[in-house]
Amino acid sequence: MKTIDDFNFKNKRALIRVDFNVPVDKDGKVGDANRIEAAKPTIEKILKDGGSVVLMSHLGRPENNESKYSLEQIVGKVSEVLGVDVKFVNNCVGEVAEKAANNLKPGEVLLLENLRYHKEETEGDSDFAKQLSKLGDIYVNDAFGTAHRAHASTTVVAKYFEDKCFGYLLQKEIESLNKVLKSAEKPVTAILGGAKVSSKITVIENILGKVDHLIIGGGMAFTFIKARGGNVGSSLIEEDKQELALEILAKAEKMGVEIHLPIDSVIADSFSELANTNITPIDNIPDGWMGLDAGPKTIESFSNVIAKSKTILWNGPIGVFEMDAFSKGTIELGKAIGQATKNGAFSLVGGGDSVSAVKKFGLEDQMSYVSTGGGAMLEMLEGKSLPGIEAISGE
Ligand SMILES: Nc1ncnc2c1ncn2[C@@H]1O[C@H](COP(=O)(O)OP(=O)(O)OP(=O)(O)O)[C@@H](O)[C@H]1O
Ligand SMILES: O=C(O)[C@H](O)COP(=O)(O)O
Repeated sequence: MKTIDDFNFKNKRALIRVDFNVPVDKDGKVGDANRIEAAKPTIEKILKDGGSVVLMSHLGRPENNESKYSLEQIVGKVSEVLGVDVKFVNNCVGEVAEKAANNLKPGEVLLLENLRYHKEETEGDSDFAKQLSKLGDIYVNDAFGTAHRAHASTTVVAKYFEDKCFGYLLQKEIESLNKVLKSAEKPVTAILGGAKVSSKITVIENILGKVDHLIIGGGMAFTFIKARGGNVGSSLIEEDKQELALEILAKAEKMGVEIHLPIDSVIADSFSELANTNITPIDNIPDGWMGLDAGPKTIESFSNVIAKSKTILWNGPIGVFEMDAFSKGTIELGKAIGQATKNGAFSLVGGGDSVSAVKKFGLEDQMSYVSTGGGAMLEMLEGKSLPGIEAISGE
């Protein structure tokens, strides 16, 4: 299979699928540029060859083309990271996008508007993918974070290109995660938190065969607690996943996997830094209150499991770490992983917000490997082949 080094991009236009799904605050400021920095080597190689670059990405999960998901907000940050004045076009397909792409000179970079402003992207629509394919001569997929999605820009578009390859980031992630898969030392502990309950709960089921301990925290935990009959107030939960949660608990027990759920929670009476807070048992959250961080007993119990693990996989913050009042659980968990790593464990953390949290709290250097993928990393660790990888490698 051809790698990016087999291509010379001189006078060629590369259409690169990147994952610039980065945290952006309400003022449009990029909270963490890790995913942009991670794509830089690929973009630099193409520009150095004398080519031009069209970048396409999604941001968030827009439903009605909300402006808070516009990629225009990140043009300044992308320009700063690349050291190039990046151009922007307010659509990713059609005449305006084609014109902007055709006008690119060698050394120039164009960022397209959010792919998910067109529902055809997530539907994997062939006509839409064909329209995207008109924007470049060579297709490069460097979006590891989105490689588990069979979308138009990550998968379908590849069939319209003779010349296609992975970027450096995607290649590095595949190699590193394959190494972990082959040589994971036991006990293996996976920590799953965050907020994407419906898209990651099935991952939990599939990862059971690979781990000895599974810590379920953050917003992910409440569906399990409620399914077991607990009161979770207005915490994040997925009503229709409660049965699956019970099945997962039963399956784990059968397989001898120890599941660790939170014991207590820092609760708040609104989703706000200024909310009134309290600490309650995880299954006794009053109506109108929500669990937004791990409580002290939970932190202690999770830290004890981490201390005895030899391989630690982490995706999903265990509290709303963006607000100081609810960041303690994620900080302490990160510190416990850092300590275990110092003591010889291998630690792997991945995900847009997870990596942003680790960086925010200065814990990045304490992890053995930091992946740009959250869901993608988990699916790869499950042993699944990812559609974005298959579309290029044919495997
Ligand atoms: N108890 C909770 N209630 C609500 N939200 C929570 C809770 N705990 C954590 N979160 C939120 O989860 C979000 C991150 O979840 P997510 O699953 O997107 O992780 P990620 O690392 O970005 O992975 P991916 O890259 O797959 O998106 C954070 O914004 C955090 O505030
Ligand atoms: O952050 C991620 O996990 C990727 O960018 C994919 O986003 P998605 O879960 O909205 O498809």
